[in-house]
Amino acid sequence: MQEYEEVKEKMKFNHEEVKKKFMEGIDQLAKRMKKVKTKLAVMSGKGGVGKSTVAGLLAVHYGKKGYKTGIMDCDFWGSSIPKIFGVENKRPVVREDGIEPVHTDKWGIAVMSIQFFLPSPESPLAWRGPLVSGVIRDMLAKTEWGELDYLIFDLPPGTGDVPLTVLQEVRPNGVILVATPQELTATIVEKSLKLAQELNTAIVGLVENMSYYECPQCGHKEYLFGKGRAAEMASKYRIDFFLELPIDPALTRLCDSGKIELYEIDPFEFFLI
Ligand SMILES: Nc1ncnc2c1ncn2[C@@H]1O[C@H](COP(=O)(O)OP(=O)(O)OP(=O)(O)O)[C@@H](O)[C@H]1O
Repeated sequence: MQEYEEVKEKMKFNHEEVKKKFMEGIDQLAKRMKKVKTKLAVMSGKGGVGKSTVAGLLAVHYGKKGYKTGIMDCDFWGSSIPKIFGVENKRPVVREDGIEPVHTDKWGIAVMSIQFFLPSPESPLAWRGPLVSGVIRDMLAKTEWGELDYLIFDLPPGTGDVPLTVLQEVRPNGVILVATPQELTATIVEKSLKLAQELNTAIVGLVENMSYYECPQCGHKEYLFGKGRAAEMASKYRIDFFLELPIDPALTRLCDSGKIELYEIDPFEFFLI
């Protein structure tokens, strides 16, 4: 009986302790984020539209120009940032004052991902949204990015716990939406757009990925899936930067081989943030 009472006592949920830890985490996160000049979140309502590729290209755009750049992979279930940057076998250094992210070979972009803490890239992550949000918050509170000019957040698809946590707690300077020409995607992307608007986050760019294919011989642009609704959305919501990103097999190859940093085209050349 005494044993039972002891166990019961140990299992008592200490609300005050949990609340204190939570608030400490929020404070720490705010402190770290203060050292980052510009934070941009890449979002899409739909999965598989090329969100991580776009986030990667944006980080390369800044890294190549000499800005101190970081990329935070928040897409825990479909994590692909370490792979496309070829750093999946590196490991962050865990120190008492924080975790040092890994750096890419070519442009020295700082990368953080849950992937680094899993036994192997194939290990499944059977975690529910609220738990993942807690882990994201914790990782952001503990990652020592140092002074950064740009930090890019690759958010998971949808408008669930993780995008909400990042938009509310990190308060990015802007969101870049990624769509594809299909009508279904446009409708779902509009949901992300509305979520960002509700949270007073500026939409600073809209990318229609896999928009067309350009013939390497004659330069003809073939809109394989027809003209999508993204251009219309960009003008309806007065989004300053609209980009049609073509299907480029060279880009697929570089992403697959972990060499996105070697992509010679800079689709964000005219992005002015
Ligand atoms: N413009 C493009 N041209 C050629 N291949 C592309 C292009 N954009 C993306 N891809 C390829 O499409 C695949 C999916 O891209 P990516 O992983 O970026 O999508 P995602 O939206 O982040 O997916 P998820 O929702 O699963 O995280 C990758 O193999 C990538 O290399």
